[in-house]
Amino acid sequence: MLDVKDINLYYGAAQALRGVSIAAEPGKVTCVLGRNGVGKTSLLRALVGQYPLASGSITFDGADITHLKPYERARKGIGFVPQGREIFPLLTVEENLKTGFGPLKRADRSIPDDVFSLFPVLQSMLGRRGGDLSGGQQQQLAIGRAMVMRPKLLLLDEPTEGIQPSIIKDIGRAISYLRNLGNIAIVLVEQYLDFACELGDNFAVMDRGAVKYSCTRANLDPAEISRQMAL
Ligand SMILES: Nc1ncnc2c1ncn2[C@@H]1O[C@H](COP(=O)(O)OP(=O)(O)OP(=O)(O)O)[C@@H](O)[C@H]1O
Repeated sequence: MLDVKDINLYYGAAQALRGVSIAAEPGKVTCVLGRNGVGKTSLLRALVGQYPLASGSITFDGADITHLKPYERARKGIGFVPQGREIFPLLTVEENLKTGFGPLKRADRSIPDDVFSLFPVLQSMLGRRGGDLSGGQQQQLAIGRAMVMRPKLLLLDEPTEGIQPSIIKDIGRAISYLRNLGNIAIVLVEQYLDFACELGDNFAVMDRGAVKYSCTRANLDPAEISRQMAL
């Protein structure tokens, strides 16, 4: 469903992605791991179309989307929960959720009930401004907003970063729930290894812009992943 082949991305003269290939399938979580600055965020931003590739290809749902604009990819069902959440601080929680309507047809513009069953706090704070929420609540809002557009592919950039343990549990439950629906492919960028190991079906460790180690859940060895991340 998502097939990324040999992509290269540059910021000016600096190469951020070097021949990266990864795949994602519905009902599965693909984890991308690695230290700060190895290119994980660049990979997700390349997938949503925020940066053009120098070479390589991205196929999604049977179509070549390598040269599509970000809004065209969103319409095809690519949802993104960015690092730092990027919620709108002056809009209410409800208005933030409704920004997820953008790629949807008018008839489909409703907030799905499971957003509130997974994150009840959002229901109780619908009228509050996004900027008044705690970091953990903002993260839940960012995931809820991505769910509103009914993604077929959900990209999450370090959703546990700076979040308290009880909310990390809620976020883990939400990701499991979305995986178990069976029709959403999930790419999870993480540095929190235990969290990734609990949720992941496939794993890729990046270093200096390249995937240098990968494995599946069947041959997962967390100690080896940890060693690869530390090298
Ligand atoms: N807009 C940009 N312009 C120039 N260089 C950039 C830009 N964004 C990222 N970089 C550089 O590209 C490299 C990869 O950064 P990237 O943010 O993709 O890594 P990361 O693995 O996501 O790290 P982090 O965990 O800190 O988010 C880094 O050296 C970074 O400094």
